[in-house]
Amino acid sequence: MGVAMMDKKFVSNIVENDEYIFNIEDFNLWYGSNQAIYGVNLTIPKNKITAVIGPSGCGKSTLLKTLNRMNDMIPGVKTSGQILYQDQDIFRKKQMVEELRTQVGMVFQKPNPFPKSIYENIAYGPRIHGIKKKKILDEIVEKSLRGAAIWDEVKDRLNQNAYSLSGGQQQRVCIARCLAIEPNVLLMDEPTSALDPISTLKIEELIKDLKDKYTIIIVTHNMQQAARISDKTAFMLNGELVEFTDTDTLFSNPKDKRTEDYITGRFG
Ligand SMILES: Nc1ncnc2c1ncn2[C@@H]1O[C@H](COP(=O)(O)OP(=O)(O)OP(=O)(O)O)[C@@H](O)[C@H]1O
Repeated sequence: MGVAMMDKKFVSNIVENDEYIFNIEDFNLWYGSNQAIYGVNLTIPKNKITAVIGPSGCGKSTLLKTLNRMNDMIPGVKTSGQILYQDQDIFRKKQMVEELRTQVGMVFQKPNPFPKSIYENIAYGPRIHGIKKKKILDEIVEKSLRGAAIWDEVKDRLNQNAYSLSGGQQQRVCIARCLAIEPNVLLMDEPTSALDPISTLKIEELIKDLKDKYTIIIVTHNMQQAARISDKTAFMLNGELVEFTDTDTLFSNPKDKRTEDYITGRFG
């Protein structure tokens, strides 16, 4: 079902005049008997940065991880509703999860490079996808590291273990690792929360540069970060999506009292 056919009740969270990549329709998720997501309707615009904010435990990470099916595989997890990725149901049986994960990459809170060389971290994914020629792998490694704005810092030490890098550098290597398999979407779960302010700024600059080529969805505790880098912001509370709109509007003129209370620091 495309946007045009969607029920009117979804309209407030539909991104007008933008191309979209995900449509989330009346989505609910339970961990066992505990419901974590309630009736979320949201469209994620293509080639934009969408931030998801909200207090601890409101379901931000759950929603994010659902988008490349990292949650519904957990025993006891149940979902209802629909999530369309490029108009295809991500839960449809024949949809291979691996295929979805190739197109929708994920960067985690703590940098998690493999205990391998910097080169191998990047070449690993393409190799799994059948690329064997050294020349092509070399090109992918360079392009991905350049894309993640870390090439100049590591080009002379590609054979060193990725653990020898700083946290901020490791995170950029993890972003490069995602880029190497040429995804369309990057999901980022608090990608800077383990980093110092300078590394954080570098990653923020990088994220802004990446949106020309990728759709980025970032979960962040940091409202200033959402305001600095995102085009759209979604505010969640107790598993519900309270408000979703242009970032400037959400922070300057929120419609919902709960959003206003949160962004002015009254709770959370
Ligand atoms: N694997 C899991 N098993 C059971 N319950 C879970 C699991 N992961 C999350 N939850 C529960 O789901 C709810 C939402 O958690 P989630 O991690 O999505 O929130 P969050 O907004 O990302 O929080 P934070 O900002 O603290 O990371 C919480 O009540 C949490 O306890």
